[in-house]
Amino acid sequence: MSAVLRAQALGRKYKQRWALQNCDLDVPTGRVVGLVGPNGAGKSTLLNLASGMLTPTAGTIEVCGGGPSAGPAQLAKVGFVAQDTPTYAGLSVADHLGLGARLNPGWDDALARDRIRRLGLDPAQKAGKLSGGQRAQLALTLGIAKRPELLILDEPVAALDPLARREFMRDLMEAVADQQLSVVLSSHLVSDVERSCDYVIVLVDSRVQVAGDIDDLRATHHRLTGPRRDPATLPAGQYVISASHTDRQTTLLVRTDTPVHDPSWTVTPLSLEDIVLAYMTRPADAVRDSRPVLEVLR
Ligand SMILES: Nc1ncnc2c1ncn2[C@@H]1O[C@H](COP(=O)(O)OP(=O)(O)OP(=O)(O)O)[C@@H](O)[C@H]1O
Repeated sequence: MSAVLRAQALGRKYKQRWALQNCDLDVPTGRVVGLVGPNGAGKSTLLNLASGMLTPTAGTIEVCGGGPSAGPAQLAKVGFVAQDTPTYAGLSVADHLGLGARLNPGWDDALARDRIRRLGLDPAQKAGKLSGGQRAQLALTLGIAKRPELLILDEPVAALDPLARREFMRDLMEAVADQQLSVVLSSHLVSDVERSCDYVIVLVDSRVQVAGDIDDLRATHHRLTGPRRDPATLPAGQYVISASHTDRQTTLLVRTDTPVHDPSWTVTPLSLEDIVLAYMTRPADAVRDSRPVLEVLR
């Protein structure tokens, strides 16, 4: 797999506390990747390290083949839409485009102006007077018009209403289709990830719990329901992600590459949300011990 982002034993400490520790991660090139995980998992820290906004305390990170802050040529390869889509409140929309043009060697001014016109934004309007949705769209415009190889977005739609969120995601998908970008997008909205991304990474406590093509994840994870049974008696190749029992019944969420033929199980498909939640709620020792063996790749 060619990786647009690769982290090895990556860590970042604030004073005595690790925000991200011992993180190993590969993000495939040319995909739209959803990064999901609970609050405090280290997603923003990871994305800030990838964009060069933070420097590592330990380990290494490589983005588009170089160190994230290796110089202007490297910075030009990565677009970053940070959490809360920050803009300069006192600068107008047109000022932002002017700044983008000055700072980015690959700046596509026609694309930027066309997007602003299509969005109905007034170029003279100060960014501080835009709505949250408009500000997010301005930040996305700046990220796209720099024509990066990798666009990183940290919870870009968190503050938007459902309609603005849908418009933002639709615009992002259009840009992806036009420019053949690699994208990494962190979000708590698994439904948005399911609709917009083709690959997902679940990060818990700095560790990748599962990473893979969304269609493959759906094809290889199942809910098994049947008479009460010890999960340890499952055949080799069926990995239990979560288990629950009543007096008489057992419900398992399993990953397996082969069909389940045991007639005592009722096998039902899972949504991406079911799969993500199962990995997010695994016991702490399972999270710590997880290895890349959980990676699902075709
Ligand atoms: N500037 C900071 N100073 C101190 N600790 C921080 C700082 N930024 C993040 N942390 C801590 O690092 C850990 C990881 O935070 P991070 O923001 O990367 O998680 P996250 O997965 O993005 O969370 P969320 O989904 O809530 O945005 C948390 O425990 C957080 O409190």
